[in-house]
Amino acid sequence: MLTEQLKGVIVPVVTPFTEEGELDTGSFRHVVQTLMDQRAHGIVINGTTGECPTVRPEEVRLLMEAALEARGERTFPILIGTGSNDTAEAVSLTKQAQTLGADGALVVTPYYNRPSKQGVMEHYRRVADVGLPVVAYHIPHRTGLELTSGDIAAILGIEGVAGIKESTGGVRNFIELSGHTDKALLCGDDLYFFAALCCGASGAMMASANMYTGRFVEVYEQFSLGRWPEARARFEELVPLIGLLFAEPNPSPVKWMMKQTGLLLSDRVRLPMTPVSEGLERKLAELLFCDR
Ligand SMILES: O=C(O)C1=N[C@H](C(=O)O)C[C@H](O)C1
Repeated sequence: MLTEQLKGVIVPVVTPFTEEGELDTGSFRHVVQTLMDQRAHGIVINGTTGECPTVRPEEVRLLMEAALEARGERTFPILIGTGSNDTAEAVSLTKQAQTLGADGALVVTPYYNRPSKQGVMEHYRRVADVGLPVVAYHIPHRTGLELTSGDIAAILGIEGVAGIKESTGGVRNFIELSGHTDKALLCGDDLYFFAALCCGASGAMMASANMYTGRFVEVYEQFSLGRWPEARARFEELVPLIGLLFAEPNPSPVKWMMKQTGLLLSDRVRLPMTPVSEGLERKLAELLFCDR
C-alpha cells in the first residue's frame, strides 16, 4: 500500500526544457538520479512544479520512462499529477498513469469551477475507482476551493485514497486530522515543513527540495530520530532558501538555481510562466555563493 511509503521528502520534480522549450528527458533522468542519490523518499512527475498546465500527456509518458530508467530495481515511489477540474479527464489521466506504471496519482481538488462538496467527493470516488492509489491535493489559494478538516477526513475515508497533500498555509488541518486517520498527511507548503512534522505530518512534497535535497532529508531524518532541536536547526538554515524560491512564481527560481549548479542545462519555463527577474537572480546567486 502506498500510504506507508508516503513519508519523508517527496519531490515534485521540475520538468526540464531545452532553450527552445522542448522536453529534455536527459536532464530529467539526471535530476531523478540525483534526487535518489540524495536520499529523497519519492517523486511527483507533472506536479505544479513540473508545470503540469503546459506539459502534454505524451510528454508525461516520456518523463515517466526516464524516471523508471533512473529508478532501475530500487524501491522509490513515483507519483504522477493527474488532476483536472473535469472528472472524466482526471479519470482518464489517472488510467494513463496506471498504465505507465506509476505508484500513485496526485490529484488536486477541482479548481476554478467551484463544485459542491458532494461533487468533490464524487470526483475523488471516481478517480480512486481507477485502482491507482490517490493522494488528494488541497491548495485553496490556487484552486479557489477551501475544504474543512471534516471534508478532508471524508475524502481520506474513500477506499483507494492513500493520503492528502495539504497546502493551506498553516498547521491547523494537521492538528485536526492527526490521530483521526491512518492515511498519510503530507505538507505541501515548504515553509511549514518542520511545523507540520511536529503536528503529525509523515513528510512533505516540496518544490524547494529539488535543490539541496539531502539537507531537506536531514531535517526529516533528525526529526524521525527524535532529535527535534537538531531538525529545527537544520530547517532554519533552509528558510532563506525557501523564501527566495517562492519570491517569484514557482518553479522559475528553483530552475534558475538548478541551472547554476549544473543540474539543468536550461532554466527555460513555458509561458505563461516567465524567467526570474534580474533582481531575484542576484539574491539567489548570493545565496549560492555564500554556500560554497
Ligand atoms: O509541485 C508541487 O506539487 C508543489 N507546488 C506548490 C506550489 O507551487 O504552489 C509548492 C509545493 O512546494 C509543491
